[in-house]
Amino acid sequence: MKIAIVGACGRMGQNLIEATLKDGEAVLVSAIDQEGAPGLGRDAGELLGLPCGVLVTSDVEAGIAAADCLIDFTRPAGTLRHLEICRHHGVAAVIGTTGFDDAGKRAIAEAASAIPVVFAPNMSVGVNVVFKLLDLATRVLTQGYDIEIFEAHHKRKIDAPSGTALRMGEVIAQAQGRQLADCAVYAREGVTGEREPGSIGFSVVRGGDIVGDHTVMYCGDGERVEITHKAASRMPYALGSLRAARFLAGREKGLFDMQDVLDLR
Ligand SMILES: NC(=O)C1=CN([C@@H]2O[C@H](COP(=O)(O)OP(=O)(O)OC[C@H]3O[C@@H](n4cnc5c(N)ncnc54)[C@H](O)[C@@H]3O)[C@@H](O)[C@H]2O)C=CC1
Ligand SMILES: O=C(O)C1=N[C@H](C(=O)O)C[C@H](O)C1
Repeated sequence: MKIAIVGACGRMGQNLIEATLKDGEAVLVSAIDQEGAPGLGRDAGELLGLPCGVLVTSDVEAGIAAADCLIDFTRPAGTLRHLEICRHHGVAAVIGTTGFDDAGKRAIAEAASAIPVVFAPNMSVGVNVVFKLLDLATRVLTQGYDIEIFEAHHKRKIDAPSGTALRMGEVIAQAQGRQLADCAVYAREGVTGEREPGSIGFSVVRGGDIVGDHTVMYCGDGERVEITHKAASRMPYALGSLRAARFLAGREKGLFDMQDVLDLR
């Protein structure tokens, strides 16, 4: 399985390169980043102490064309452009980038009508199991429980709430037969009044090098249930991405997420 990684110089890119170079099956054929990225022209494994002969390039077209599957952890505008190139060359795509607007999500679904795509806000096995736990907990704890979602990430994260927190909100709203847009509360300040019954509140921390914490609280009268996931490293995201790439091998087209990859539907 020939893998191209875009965002190669980034936090996830470096973890993906390490995971791919240590994988017995996947072969790193391209490491791509944008003009001005610090590692351009250098060996993709150099900083990891794993020199591999693949140089980091900004030639996205050639980098993608050489691969069976692109793994993209960049920014929404870049990902959408890369997806068009994948489509042109018939290359599968694993998309970890978060922060898409509705038009961006529609563009991904449209691309997936021609190529196979895994698009998921969190590639870790643990978080995907938490999504299932939330579905169960919400079905049992809806009456009389106020639901709040908390997330904390490093100071360089640019989107909020995290894609994972938003997906948690969607899972919860769906389990209640509602749309998240109809019940989400993203900010509270000043004299807010009492809590809106049935709302799903979000709170966000940004600081230091926090890899990614997520907690959902079900706050009842006399008891509180908290379901928490904490990432201590980015490697679970990278290993999940490679698992997703393997899942796509041999598929012609279609939009999938990690629930499909992990057979959790
Ligand atoms: N789905 C998941 O499991 C996870 C998703 N993420 C998401 O992945 C994305 C990247 O996160 P990090 O690696 O922490 O960010 P980062 O800022 O460390 O790295 C992003 C890299 O992408 C490159 N880049 C940006 N735009 C580009 C473009 N148009 N073409 C080529 N390269 C481009 C940057 O130069 C940088 O090297 C974020 O949206 C984040 O939320 C992060 C961790 C896990
Ligand atoms: O930017 C990050 O770091 C992360 N982003 C993803 C998200 O927005 O949910 C996944 C993980 O929490 C780390």
